[in-house]
Amino acid sequence: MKSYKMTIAGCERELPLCKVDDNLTIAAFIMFGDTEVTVKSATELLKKVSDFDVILTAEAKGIPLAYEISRQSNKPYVVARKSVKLYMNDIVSVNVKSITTQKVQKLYLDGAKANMLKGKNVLIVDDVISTGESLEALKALCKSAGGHTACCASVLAEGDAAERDDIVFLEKLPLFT
Ligand SMILES: O=P(O)(O)OC[C@H]1O[C@H](OP(=O)(O)OP(=O)(O)O)[C@H](O)[C@@H]1O
Ligand SMILES: Nc1ncnc2[nH]cnc12
Repeated sequence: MKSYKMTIAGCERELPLCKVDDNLTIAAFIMFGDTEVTVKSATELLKKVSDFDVILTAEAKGIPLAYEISRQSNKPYVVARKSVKLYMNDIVSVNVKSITTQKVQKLYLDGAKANMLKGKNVLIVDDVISTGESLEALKALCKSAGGHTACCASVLAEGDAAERDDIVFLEKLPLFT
């Protein structure tokens, strides 16, 4: 399998190339199981982000990063879910479609979790920002919950996202056409 070699938070990694459609291939960045990259990325991102009270991410691949940023900063984190669980009440929701997702999905926050964002400065984190759709959904969710987006951060900024100046990230990741 072809791959793309890069350094992430000081760690050399080979990202497998993965076809999205006939015109687009991505280098898949899967941080699950990579504790070294997760811990070092959290440390590096914390040096770059502005002040915040609480961390917000989306299920699934953003979760280890949010956990580790929470552990290192001693601030709480909230996970927006992609399905409703029976233990969730007073749900806040928004639509989302990412570069890797075939159909439109939803993000859901339980009312108690939404309350953790209310009136707070929120750091939104994800492993990758590409089209920015997932980030927009998280921002909308944060707003619906009464939070203020203080800063948006990701380990990698893919494609056009690498030119954005409203996000904090560690490395650029190209798209392959
Ligand atoms: O900027 P975008 O185009 O929205 O792409 C970025 C999003 O895509 C990935 O999640 P994915 O939708 O693959 O879901 P997963 O984390 O559940 O695997 C990634 O973790 C980001 O959340
Ligand atoms: N390169 C990538 N790897 C994994 N998930 C992604 N979501 C968007 N771009 C991605």
